[in-house]
Amino acid sequence: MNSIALVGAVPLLRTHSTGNPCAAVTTAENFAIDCRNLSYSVKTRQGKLIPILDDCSLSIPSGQFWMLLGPNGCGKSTLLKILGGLLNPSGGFLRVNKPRSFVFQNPDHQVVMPTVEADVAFGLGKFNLTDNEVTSRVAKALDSVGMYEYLRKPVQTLSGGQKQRVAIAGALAEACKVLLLDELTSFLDENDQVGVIRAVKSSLASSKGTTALWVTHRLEELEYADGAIYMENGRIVLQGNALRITDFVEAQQASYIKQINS
Ligand SMILES: Nc1ncnc2c1ncn2[C@@H]1O[C@H](COP(=O)(O)OP(=O)(O)OP(=O)(O)O)[C@@H](O)[C@H]1O
Repeated sequence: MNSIALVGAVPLLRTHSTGNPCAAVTTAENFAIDCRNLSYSVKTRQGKLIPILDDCSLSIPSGQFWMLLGPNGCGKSTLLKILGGLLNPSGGFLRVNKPRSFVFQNPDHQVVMPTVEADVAFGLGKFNLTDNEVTSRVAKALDSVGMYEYLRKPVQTLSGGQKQRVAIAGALAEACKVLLLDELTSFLDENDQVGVIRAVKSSLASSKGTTALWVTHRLEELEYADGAIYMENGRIVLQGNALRITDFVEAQQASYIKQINS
């Protein structure tokens, strides 16, 4: 049975590098995402436990844009799904601000209504809002991702990056506190890639403390991040300063290329 155990009070923790020279010390309550010693295993038909995540601890301050990187199969999507509540951890402590929203790699799985406006409004049905409130939330969310002028456009006329931005607007319209984004730019060209990253950044800037965690394979995207996490083999190897992680991954790639060439 899956269980989430509390592993004790989290002491005062120093913030990770944020690019903000004023950032000093952050209490555990200021973290939008805070987990300690998370593990996740799956059971084979023969009853054998296969560990996927092991002893993962991470803390992401509220209002920041963080990236999660690592080689194929290291556990990034599994960790993101646990943070999004789509999977239960096998053990460890987990706290994620709510509501939280998950945006998937393929926007065609998420952007399903005929027009942009209808799609962003789709998730608001559960909130018992007036028509005016829905209109205002949709407009604000689309504006924050730079898509307001597309309000009345049919979704099938949008590019991949524009659909991603509509999917993000849908999450923002629901006033999510944590946005979990899984490899959104994998199939996008460079223009759309930067457009989607900028849309996330500007939506965080215009929100009240929304936090985003962005899974990517693209090292060059780290320049937009307030902080980053690097995983290998189901474990978190490094977290904090995005520049430090860029250096670490570049050094690893250089050593790999050297090995191949030797
Ligand atoms: N339900 C499952 N049963 C068996 N193995 C699983 C299951 N879910 C994940 N895995 C394995 O766990 C590992 C981590 O998978 P995950 O999709 O989280 O990695 P990832 O870092 O997101 O990979 P990628 O970069 O390729 O998307 C992989 O080896 C995967 O095959």
